[in-house]
Amino acid sequence: MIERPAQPPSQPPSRSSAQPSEPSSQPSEFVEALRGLRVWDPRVSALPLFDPAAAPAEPVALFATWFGEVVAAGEVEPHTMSLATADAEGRPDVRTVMLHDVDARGWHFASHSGSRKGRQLAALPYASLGFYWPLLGRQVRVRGRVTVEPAEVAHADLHTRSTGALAAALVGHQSEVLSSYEELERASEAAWARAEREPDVAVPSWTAYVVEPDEVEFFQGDARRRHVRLDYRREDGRWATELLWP
Ligand SMILES: Cc1cc2nc3c(=O)[nH]c(=O)nc-3n(C[C@H](O)[C@H](O)[C@H](O)COP(=O)(O)O)c2cc1C
Repeated sequence: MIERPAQPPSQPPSRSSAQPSEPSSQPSEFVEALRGLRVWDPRVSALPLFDPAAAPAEPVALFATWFGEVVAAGEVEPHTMSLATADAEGRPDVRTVMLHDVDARGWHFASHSGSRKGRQLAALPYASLGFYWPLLGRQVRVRGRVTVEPAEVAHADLHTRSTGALAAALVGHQSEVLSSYEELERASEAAWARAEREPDVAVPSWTAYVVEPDEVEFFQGDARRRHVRLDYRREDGRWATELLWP
């Protein structure tokens, strides 16, 4: 059962009415606007019951079930995820990437090996992934070692995608400093033409990665804040689970 709020949910702040301001003792308009926003607005979100005792013995099966359910609920871009890596000093970094597959090995994504994340992963091959699906109040967190797939896998994966995806990959230079937007336009123009002319062209820097999980946590939001957190940990090759306080 989902509780209805006593007050109707407020509207999100407009651009003009909510701007970050200088520190002061009064909450700024921006802070007021933030406080007026809701998480899991019952008009748009439904919070299913999640019984961790009935969860499967391993996390990929549960991820597949949850993913199917959020897709069915109409979640926007449920296949995008935050990918956190760390630099050589151990400082965290994060960005959004697309999920390409999930299987017994783990969570698959692709990017350029020379990008910031690619360089970070080459030096420290560990990552964390975060999915957030507000329509069902769900979050999934994955941590593990990152392995690089053979080049043929990245090539095949890229060439099942759109011409636009191939053109974007052909542009390359990801995370390098761009001198002007016009330079990108010129490179993109040439990349689109090449992608259309040579649909099988190789993009050597395009790399397929797999996050092989040793921990996967499922969070199911609850209207009374009794959120369920089920944590799977790989121990001696088997998955053990425990509940976590929310
Ligand atoms: C919705 C969305 C999906 C994205 N998917 C990818 C992706 O699959 N691979 C990728 O390299 N970058 C993707 N990006 C761009 C990354 O967020 C990031 O800007 C880029 O990879 C450079 O990151 P880095 O400098 O940390 O290496 C995506 C961005 C958004 C907003």
